[in-house]
Amino acid sequence: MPRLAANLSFLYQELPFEARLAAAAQDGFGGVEFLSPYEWEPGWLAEQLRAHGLQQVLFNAPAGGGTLAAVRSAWAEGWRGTASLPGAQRQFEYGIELALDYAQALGCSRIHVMSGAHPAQLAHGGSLRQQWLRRLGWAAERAARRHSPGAAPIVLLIEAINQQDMPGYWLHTQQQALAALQEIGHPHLGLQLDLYHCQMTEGDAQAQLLRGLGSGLLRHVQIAAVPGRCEPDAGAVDGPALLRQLDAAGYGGWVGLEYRPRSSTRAGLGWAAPWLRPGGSGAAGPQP
Ligand SMILES: O=C(O)C(=O)[C@@H](O)CO
Ligand SMILES: [Mg+2]
Repeated sequence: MPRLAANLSFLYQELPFEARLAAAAQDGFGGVEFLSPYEWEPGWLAEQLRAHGLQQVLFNAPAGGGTLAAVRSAWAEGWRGTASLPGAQRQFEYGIELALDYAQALGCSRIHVMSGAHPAQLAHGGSLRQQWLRRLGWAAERAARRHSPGAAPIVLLIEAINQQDMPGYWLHTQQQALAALQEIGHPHLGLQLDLYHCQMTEGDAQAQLLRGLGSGLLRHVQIAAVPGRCEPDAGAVDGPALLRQLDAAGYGGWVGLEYRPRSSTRAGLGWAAPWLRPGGSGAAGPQP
């Protein structure tokens, strides 16, 4: 049965950050994900997660930067990852090591590594692809070296993002993602399938989900409606049907709710009720 994670960069925006963790636990989520943990000290975050019985299931490697201060301002400055950006080797390496530090401190085994956005004229360069693959391979090796006995292996994930929402974003199709993962062939790399982006770019999220499951590379799923990126209870992305499909396929991993609620987060959770813990209060215990 898939497990639902609240994406705190999208859900509970009506609350300050600390209160989002409490609300997610109360609403029956066992896990949370969010874009950037780097605004907070890892020890403080780990304590908050523990206090609310929540598992950190995913966060992003820095969108840009090269120092902690630069990492913290990178998203607002327009950075969208560095993995394929020319001239960003230093920022990429710094970001991966920082993300691995946070993953170890938070007991989190999935990190989304964004590829970067390019001006249109660069978007199809073969040398960019080679650079992207080389950097992903290097990062996977760094993740492998951080393995500690008893902890789940840290896996670096790549996700196709639609270019309407993120113009020039390098990785925008499932085909690109799967081909890269198969070519590098590293156990510390995997697929993050965001059914919203997938439906926006390629259509037929259900078929793409089957393809992702069949690839053996699927490590995380995210979901939102098309159109609107709100609760997937109407429109082309049928949330309950897709969760049932994951269940039927034996997927026991996490599905991040990465959408903007139409009104309050809690009022919009009805569609997900069968997959949330009745009565809430957080996860039963850590799971990989
Ligand atoms: O936007 C998404 O979709 C994500 O998963 C983020 O990690 C990046 O914006
Ligand atoms: Mg996503």
